[in-house]
Amino acid sequence: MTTSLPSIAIVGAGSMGGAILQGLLDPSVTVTGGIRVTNRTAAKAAAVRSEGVESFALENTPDANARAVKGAKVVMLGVKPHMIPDTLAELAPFLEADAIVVSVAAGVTTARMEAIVDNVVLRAMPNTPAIVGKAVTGLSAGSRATDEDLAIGRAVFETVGTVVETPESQIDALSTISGSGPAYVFLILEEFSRTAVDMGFTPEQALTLVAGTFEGSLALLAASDSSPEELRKKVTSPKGTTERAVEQLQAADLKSIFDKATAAALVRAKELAAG
Ligand SMILES: NC(=O)C1=CN([C@@H]2O[C@H](COP(=O)(O)OP(=O)(O)OC[C@H]3O[C@@H](n4cnc5c(N)ncnc54)[C@H](O)[C@@H]3O)[C@@H](O)[C@H]2O)C=CC1
Ligand SMILES: O=C(O)[C@@H]1CCC=N1
Repeated sequence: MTTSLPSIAIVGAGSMGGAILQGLLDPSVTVTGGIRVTNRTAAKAAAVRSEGVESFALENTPDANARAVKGAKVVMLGVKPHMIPDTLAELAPFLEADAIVVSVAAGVTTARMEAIVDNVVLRAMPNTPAIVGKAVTGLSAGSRATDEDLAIGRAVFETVGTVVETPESQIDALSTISGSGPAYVFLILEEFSRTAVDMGFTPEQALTLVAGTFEGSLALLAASDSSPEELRKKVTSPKGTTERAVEQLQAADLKSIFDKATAAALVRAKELAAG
């Protein structure tokens, strides 16, 4: 499948903006009018510079952001949440009237951004598997966005994976699941590997056992018609060894741990929204 996108600027091409940039550079994607990205330092600008990407650093080019957004139809904001209002205010005089502003910042609402610029605003919440084209991205429309605007936003994030459109009232919740989710997964991999090391495996063997088991289990889920619960039961032989382990895990009430973790992330999103 090929994707055609209009000119794009990424203001703040760090971990997340840089990951989306990788998607835009896929051979299946054509960006008409070019890609321009900005960063604070020359080192970061150099790290994301490649054929087809104009990469500016604020430390060398103080008007980098203004130059990047000129002529851009999509302006992605990849700076930290607390920087969104000031960055957007700085960009406002230079944005094309028909530019779609897409923020990936946690917490910051479209209403807050619409108060600063007259443009269409979208909010997106991708996750770091974007780097390997396997992101899950939540996408919400601001009050001015048309279906066509949303479709452009969707096409941008589909270059790095799957897009789930959601009302903005749900995007902070989505962030606590899939935005932050890779961190939960990696934490589980870390702790589970430590257990394997304590049982006598080398760290390399432990990671092979643990990561391989996650990868294989997810592939099995994707290939089967069964639910995670059904697949779990197929491993759990009655009166077998797994049954004993699962009893321990269930006693730890994993659901309540995930409830608490996501609730804490949601509180933080509201704090970020308040500025
Ligand atoms: N890291 C993640 O897993 C996710 C992050 N996000 C959001 O992405 C945003 C960025 O987070 P990261 O990529 O992790 O941070 P980061 O620190 O890697 O990237 C931020 C980039 O902004 C650049 N920058 C700073 N000030 C600037 C300015 N005035 N103009 C232009 N560029 C400037 C920096 O050079 C840096 O490369 C945040 O708002 C965060 O909420 C969203 C989803 C997931
Ligand atoms: O931790 C954060 O604030 C960002 C949003 C979701 C993942 N990283």
